[in-house]
Amino acid sequence: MSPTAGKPITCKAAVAWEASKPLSLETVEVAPPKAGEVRVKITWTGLCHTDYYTLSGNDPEGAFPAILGHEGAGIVESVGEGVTEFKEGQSVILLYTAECKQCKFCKSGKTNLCQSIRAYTGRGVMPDETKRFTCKGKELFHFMGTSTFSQYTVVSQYSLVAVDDRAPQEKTCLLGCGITTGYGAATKTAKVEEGSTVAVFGIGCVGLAVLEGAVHSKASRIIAIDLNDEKEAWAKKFGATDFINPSKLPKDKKIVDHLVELTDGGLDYTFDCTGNVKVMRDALEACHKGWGVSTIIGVAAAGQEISTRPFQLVTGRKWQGSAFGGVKGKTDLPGIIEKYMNKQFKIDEYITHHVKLDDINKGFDYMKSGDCIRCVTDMS
Ligand SMILES: NC(=O)C1=CN([C@@H]2O[C@H](COP(=O)(O)OP(=O)(O)OC[C@H]3O[C@@H](n4cnc5c(N)ncnc54)[C@H](OP(=O)(O)O)[C@@H]3O)[C@@H](O)[C@H]2O)C=CC1
Ligand SMILES: N[C@@H](CCC(=O)N[C@@H](CSC=O)C(=O)NCC(=O)O)C(=O)O
Ligand SMILES: [Zn+2]
Ligand SMILES: [Zn+2]
Repeated sequence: MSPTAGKPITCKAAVAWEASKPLSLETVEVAPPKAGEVRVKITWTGLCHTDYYTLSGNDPEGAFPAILGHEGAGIVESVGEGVTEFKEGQSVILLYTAECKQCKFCKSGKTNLCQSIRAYTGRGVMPDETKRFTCKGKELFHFMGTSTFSQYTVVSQYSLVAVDDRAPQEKTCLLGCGITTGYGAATKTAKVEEGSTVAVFGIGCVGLAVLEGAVHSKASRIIAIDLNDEKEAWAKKFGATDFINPSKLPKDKKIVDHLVELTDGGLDYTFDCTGNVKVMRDALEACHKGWGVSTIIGVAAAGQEISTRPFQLVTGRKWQGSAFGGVKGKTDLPGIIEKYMNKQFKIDEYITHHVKLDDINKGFDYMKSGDCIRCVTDMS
């Protein structure tokens, strides 16, 4: 048994004391896991645009002070009463989309949106309504049920999956969000078919992973769209057949019209990976009449709304969304790791930057710069 089991652990964490302020490196106390919970030593965490979104204060669920972070991998340190699925020393990936396998949603076969603990994770508390983090005498909120910006975190047993311990956590942490989300959105949510045409708006980590999914699905034409010309090389490396920078089109040419012309009436599948509601509209309207399907992945700030003429839907285009790529973490992630280990799935290629936990704010700066796909943080 771990010498720390049952005791509080003092460790380092990046604390978000308030919105729009840099994270603060602090010593925090992490309480032992209660019944149904697991305490995890986080080894690596990715920085996702959604962490930045919540830190910026635009997330209606953002509660401060908190420990953010949701793209993490680590090792089980100890388990709470009644936990039989996990044991100390196991290599795990944290799941911001939980999987309990028992709730109505998990059993429906129609969605990955397990609701067993969603109400709690949205409010930044554990399922008994309390918190496990304390700093300077104050309790800190949890985030997305994961809080990976701490050297130790406590999560529900539904919010993690055990994976092959030979897989490098420096890489597999990214399966906790961005890569899985994009890949799953193409392969599981949209179910892109062989020979179909695809357009992806926003070529960050999520957009590149949609490209990877479209390539695996054998799409015939894959059009990448981004305002940053530097993304052309990235998109082509991930299998895009075409790249368009909408800001470089002639003044009288709209991106929707250009795409519809290029593809004989529009695309079979489009994806928004920007979080911009105007782009979401373009993505829908660039779909082929009668059957085109547009999938929203990007997260838009509180107060933002999407709009289009209902005629767009009446005439057969479909608008849908995807969370965590429709992927069920416990059921599906071990298989994705196996593909990665067999070199049939990219992860390493997305990593452009590394930082140590002490430099996590520098990681956020990298994330906001145009040349960062994913920055991974060494939590040691
Ligand atoms: N639904 C889900 O489960 C998940 C959703 N997300 C969300 O997905 C989105 C993408 O995440 P991520 O890949 O990490 O973010 P990134 O910021 O890395 O990627 C977004 C890309 O979109 C580009 N972009 C911005 N505006 C436009 C525009 N008007 N037209 C074309 N391209 C544009 C950006 O360009 P530039 O570099 O110039 O800014 C950037 O390359 C975010 O909103 C994130 O919150 C993330 C994970 C899971
Ligand atoms: N709290 C946010 C929620 C934004 C959102 O849609 N989150 C995505 C994951 S983004 C990961 O990087 C998601 O999975 N949503 C489904 C869910 O159950 O939250 C807001 O309210 O804007
Ligand atoms: Zn994310
Ligand atoms: Zn469930």
